[in-house]
Amino acid sequence: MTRIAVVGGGRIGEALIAGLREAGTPGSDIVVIEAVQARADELAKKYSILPTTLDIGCEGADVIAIAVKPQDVPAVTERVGDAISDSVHESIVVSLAAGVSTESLETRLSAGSPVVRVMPNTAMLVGQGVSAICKGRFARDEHLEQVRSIMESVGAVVVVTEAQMDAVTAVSGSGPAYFFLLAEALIDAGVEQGLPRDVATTLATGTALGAGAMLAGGGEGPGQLRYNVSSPGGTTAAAIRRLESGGLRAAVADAVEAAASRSREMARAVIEDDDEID
Ligand SMILES: NC(=O)C1=CN([C@@H]2O[C@H](COP(=O)(O)OP(=O)(O)OC[C@H]3O[C@@H](n4cnc5c(N)ncnc54)[C@H](O)[C@@H]3O)[C@@H](O)[C@H]2O)C=CC1
Ligand SMILES: O=C(O)[C@@H]1CCC=N1
Repeated sequence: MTRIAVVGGGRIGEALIAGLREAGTPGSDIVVIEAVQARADELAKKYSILPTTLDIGCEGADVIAIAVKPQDVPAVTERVGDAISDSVHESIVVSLAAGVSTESLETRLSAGSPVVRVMPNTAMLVGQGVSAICKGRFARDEHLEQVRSIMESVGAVVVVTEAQMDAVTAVSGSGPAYFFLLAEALIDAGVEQGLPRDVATTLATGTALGAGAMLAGGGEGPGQLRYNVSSPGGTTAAAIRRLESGGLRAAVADAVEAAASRSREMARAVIEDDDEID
């Protein structure tokens, strides 16, 4: 039994809670600490979990998962640090925030506190998330493994170095939004071609699901899978040529670069705030 306290019941906090509940974690093992009372009540009812205060929620928690906005993480971490500083029970402090380093968390906790950084994505909600995890200076392998096992219950997990976290955030943290944008565009294009919107939505959604399953099947890579759809002189080749001449690859590379760069910028903003406090 692992007791998990989720601090911040927004979109990612809810995705984690929903995924854990779906995977069979008992509601009695999860507490939520959420600043907006109505939201806390909503989550409590929906997932049969207990809403509580930070001090009470952190008491005896094996894992404290911080899922507030990056700019709120420093203040929340300090409060978590105060709440667990005298505890004999060891808690792993996990941050799910973009652009907040393990070092910045560690400086706000008692010396030697184990910290693990996670970059999840919202597909945790349906148990299909993908998370990258890395440990801080004081976390041991067993801490990383404990967090890995929690995150594996809501999707796939890879272990990365902290230096890779900005790229991870840009690829899989933000990634679902890129696919949703493509789905929107495909649906709109289908409607433009005369399909009713509900039919275009069913087709685009089913296509995304099928393509995802084929990719995840692992037999053939994305290039080969695409060649398999592209009959010589056929419709797919005509469409792909337009996507390539429209700059799809370059746009994706630019987008991922912009997201990674924004993640680094957010990390610098936290460091500058730290310098101001010092
Ligand atoms: N939304 C996403 O797809 C992803 C988000 N993340 C990270 O997850 C974190 C949360 O993002 P979202 O869920 O999208 O934001 P959100 O704004 O939906 O949720 C944040 C929640 O924290 C609550 N909150 C704020 N201060 C609090 C406090 N002191 N105590 C308790 N609750 C407090 C807010 O009321 C809100 O419900 C961010 O750091 C983000 O970088 C990471 C990967 C993906
Ligand atoms: O947009 C963001 O900043 C968060 C982090 C990754 C996905 N959403």
